[in-house]
Amino acid sequence: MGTMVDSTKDVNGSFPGDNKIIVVFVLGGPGSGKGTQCTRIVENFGFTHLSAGDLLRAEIKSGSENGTMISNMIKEGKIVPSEVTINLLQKAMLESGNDKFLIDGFPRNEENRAAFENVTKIEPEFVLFFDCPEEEMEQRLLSRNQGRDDDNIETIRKRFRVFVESSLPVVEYYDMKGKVRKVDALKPIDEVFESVKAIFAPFHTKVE
Ligand SMILES: Nc1ncnc2c1ncn2[C@@H]1O[C@H](COP(=O)(O)OP(=O)(O)O)[C@@H](O)[C@H]1O
Ligand SMILES: Nc1ccn([C@@H]2O[C@H](COP(=O)(O)OP(=O)(O)O)[C@@H](O)[C@H]2O)c(=O)n1
Ligand SMILES: [Mg+2]
Repeated sequence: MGTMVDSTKDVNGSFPGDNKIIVVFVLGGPGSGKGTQCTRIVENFGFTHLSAGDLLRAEIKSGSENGTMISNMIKEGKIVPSEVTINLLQKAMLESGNDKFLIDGFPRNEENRAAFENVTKIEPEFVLFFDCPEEEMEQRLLSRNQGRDDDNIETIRKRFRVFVESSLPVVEYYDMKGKVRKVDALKPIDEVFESVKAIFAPFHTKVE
């Protein structure tokens, strides 16, 4: 396991209260368009995009001692233990030097959510939720062509099941707190981004 970040400090290395870290959780089913929209948000609103899935895949490639375990879990559509994913997220947050983050594909279950809150003491500003029918997500994943081990029909079905059983309850938890901003993700990419832009308008800091 990698070294833990000093827990007396914020993830950005400063002591709590120094400056505020803004975190937006980006959630939605597999293939709902989280990564695609995050790229657009980064270009327009100055956030750093951290995809939990991308960080886990990079960890496998790096030859880490956890690589085989992570790889097996991704192939089965299962959720990797929070400790591993949170360590990767914290490291990436520190290294970015930024204070505004889109955390994409996390938290994916109750364990992810509670552990992140306990370890970082960060509450998300809001949760951006991409709402998309399963049939559409399935079509998108089958034509994604990124050479991913988990974009095959068998694993896709398992991921949909995990999404409904473990991830949607997290969205409901934040909905109860009035923190969910739901977007219709069935529309074309540009139209989805119009809805996203309206939600991020208060964060517009980049001068064109
Ligand atoms: N609104 C959309 N309409 C049609 N295809 C989309 C849309 N958004 C994303 N895609 C495509 O669907 C696939 C999955 O998108 P991605 O952003 O990787 O989703 P996620 O990160 O939620 O799994 C990609 O091939 C992407 O180009
Ligand atoms: N918080 C997370 C995020 C992803 N993952 C793993 O990584 C896989 C791919 O996640 P991803 O976010 O890249 O997938 P998409 O929703 O983008 O298709 C998941 O199916 C899980 O196996 C995880 O274990 N924990
Ligand atoms: Mg993604």
